Amino acid sequence: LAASLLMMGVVPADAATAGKPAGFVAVQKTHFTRDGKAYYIAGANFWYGAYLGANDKARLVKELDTLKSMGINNVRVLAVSEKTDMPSAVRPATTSAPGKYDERLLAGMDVLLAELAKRDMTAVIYLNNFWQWSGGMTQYLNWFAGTPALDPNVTKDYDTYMRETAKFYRNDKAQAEYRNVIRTFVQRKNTVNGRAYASDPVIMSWQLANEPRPGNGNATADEKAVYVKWIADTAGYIRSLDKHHLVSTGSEGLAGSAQDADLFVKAHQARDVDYLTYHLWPKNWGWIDSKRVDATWNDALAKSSHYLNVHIDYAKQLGKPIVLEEFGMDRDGASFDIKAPTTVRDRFYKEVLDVVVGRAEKGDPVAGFNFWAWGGAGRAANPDYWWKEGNDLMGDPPQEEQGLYSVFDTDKSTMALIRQYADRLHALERK
Ligand SMILES: O=C1NC[C@H](CO)[C@@H](O)[C@@H]1O
Repeated sequence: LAASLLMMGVVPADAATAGKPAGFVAVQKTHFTRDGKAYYIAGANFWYGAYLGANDKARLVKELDTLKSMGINNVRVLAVSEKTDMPSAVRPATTSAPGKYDERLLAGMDVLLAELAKRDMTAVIYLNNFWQWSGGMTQYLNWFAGTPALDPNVTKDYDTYMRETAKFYRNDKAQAEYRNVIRTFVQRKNTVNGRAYASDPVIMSWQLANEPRPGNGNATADEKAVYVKWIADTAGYIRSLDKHHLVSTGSEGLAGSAQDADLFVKAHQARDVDYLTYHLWPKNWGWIDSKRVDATWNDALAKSSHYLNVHIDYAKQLGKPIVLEEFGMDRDGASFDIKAPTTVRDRFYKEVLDVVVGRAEKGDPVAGFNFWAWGGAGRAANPDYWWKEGNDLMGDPPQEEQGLYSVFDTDKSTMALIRQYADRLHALERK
């Protein structure tokens, strides 16, 4: 009966949503609700949204209008960047040194949130980054442990990078500064519309970090235990400052949990983690060869389908919703050129969204998706497709070629596809 009620968008209220201020996204057992109605995420990754808020409001307005026209109701954005020597990080950074935050860039988030409010859109805001493209945890360790911030784009040694970066979780001084940043955001007052962030329903979820991992693929039991404790403690800290907004981890799922299902489940059992997240990257994970699609497609799709379904089953097991908050595929022939076709990408998006939206329609604990990533009007500036300070920002952060995964405003077939699936999810919400 509950599932059929839900299908009609009728969500019986219960303690979980009682006392939620108007407009806030709540978790009702295995689904999101908003003002008593079922709520689904048809979202975009838009990591640079606050940067546009600070530096290019005209483009921000245009991008949000285009996304809205595609049925997008949620954006996943980076909160802060840390100044670093690592070459493949975004510049300028919000944080120039511990405790030194650029108010002009912080105000970019104010502009973004105010514009989202006008369009009835919500935001997932991640407060740190396991990867180097915004400085992130590695830069915190450079500040507080004095260890070198080694850009894996330069060293090509991701295993060492991941093992060293995970030391962030056990560095007390780094954690203290990270909590300063959390407090700076959670207790901020929007300078554009005067709203206190903690009372702003546009914020759907505070997210601990982008893709936090326990270490590398050989993470030890001790590293895993430190990771699980960091998630629980940090989620609890955010909840102590802000009892109404949702909290999420930013996890990729098994790929970001050393392929350890128990670790992924344990990390998301934490009382103050409200929903599960996972990401799907067949090219990054070596499942598909973009230059040999015919030979590798079937295996990549089988692995992707399994990955999609097994994580929805973990959500069922935990009794919490799950969001596929990143997935992507490059352009045909692994081209970065905006003129290259996107037939493989479109085929992949369709396969992924058929699973995700299909299971949402069956009443499974699927709360929605965010594709990676909206490039919109951004354009690559250099013949080698690498980003340089002052160039357009787009869906691909500086550590990747500008055009790798970005969906541009000229990619009409992909935009139409996203719209179709967004409409199917919104149909599940009772108007
Ligand atoms: O969070 C992320 N996940 C995958 C993206 C594409 O490789 C990457 O740019 C980003 O660091």
